[in-house]
Amino acid sequence: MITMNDIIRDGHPVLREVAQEVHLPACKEDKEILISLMQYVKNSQNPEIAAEYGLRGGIGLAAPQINVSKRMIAVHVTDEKGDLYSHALYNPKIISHSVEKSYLTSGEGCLSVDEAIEGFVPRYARITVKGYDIDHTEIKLRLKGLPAIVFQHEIDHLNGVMFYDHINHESPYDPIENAIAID
Ligand SMILES: Cc1nc(NNC(=O)[C@H](CC2CCCC2)CN(O)CO)c(F)c(N2CCN3CCOC[C@@H]3C2)n1
Ligand code: NI
Repeated sequence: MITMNDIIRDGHPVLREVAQEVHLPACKEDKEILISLMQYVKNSQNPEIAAEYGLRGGIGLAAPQINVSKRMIAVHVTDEKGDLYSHALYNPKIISHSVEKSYLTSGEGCLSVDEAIEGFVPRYARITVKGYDIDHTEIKLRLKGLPAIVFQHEIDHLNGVMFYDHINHESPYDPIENAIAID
């Protein structure tokens, strides 16, 4: 199982690489990596397991964060309506997005960044993501709210982008013009 020891931290060059497409059908090794990403996210949301293994809570995880520079992510998050979005995807891609932006009023963190970095992270308010699930079935997701934020954070990792790259450091808490604030 993945623990915090497997998660590389800011400054590791792999976090700044553009990850490679996964050739489908995926080999056994890539399939196991995709499964392990989802397992970490779910384990980290289980208080007993998280406490026992010292896991930082997560609602998403990207393969580069475990030093695998391949385009794989796992997301396991419940939105404000209580709908669960649980997807482990090969080669996820944002194929369209709103002009309108949104941001988490609490800012963002990252399992690969040990310190808190303050500030609003502007994201697209609505996105359409295309990717391939564990069975190589093409998945198309129309997302908004927290799920949309998480997928953008994870797909950024596949392109070597960290959440704090988006923060306006001159005025980190300036509400983002015409954006939707998500609590
Ligand atoms: C907002 C939040 N961020 C948590 N951590 N950070 C992460 O997930 C990073 C990715 C997220 C940071 C902002 C957007 C994406 C990991 N990232 O680095 C991967 O690239 C949480 F853990 C968390 N929740 C709320 C829901 N809760 C349900 C019960 O279990 C605990 C869980 C805690 N909400
Ligand atoms: Ni992250």
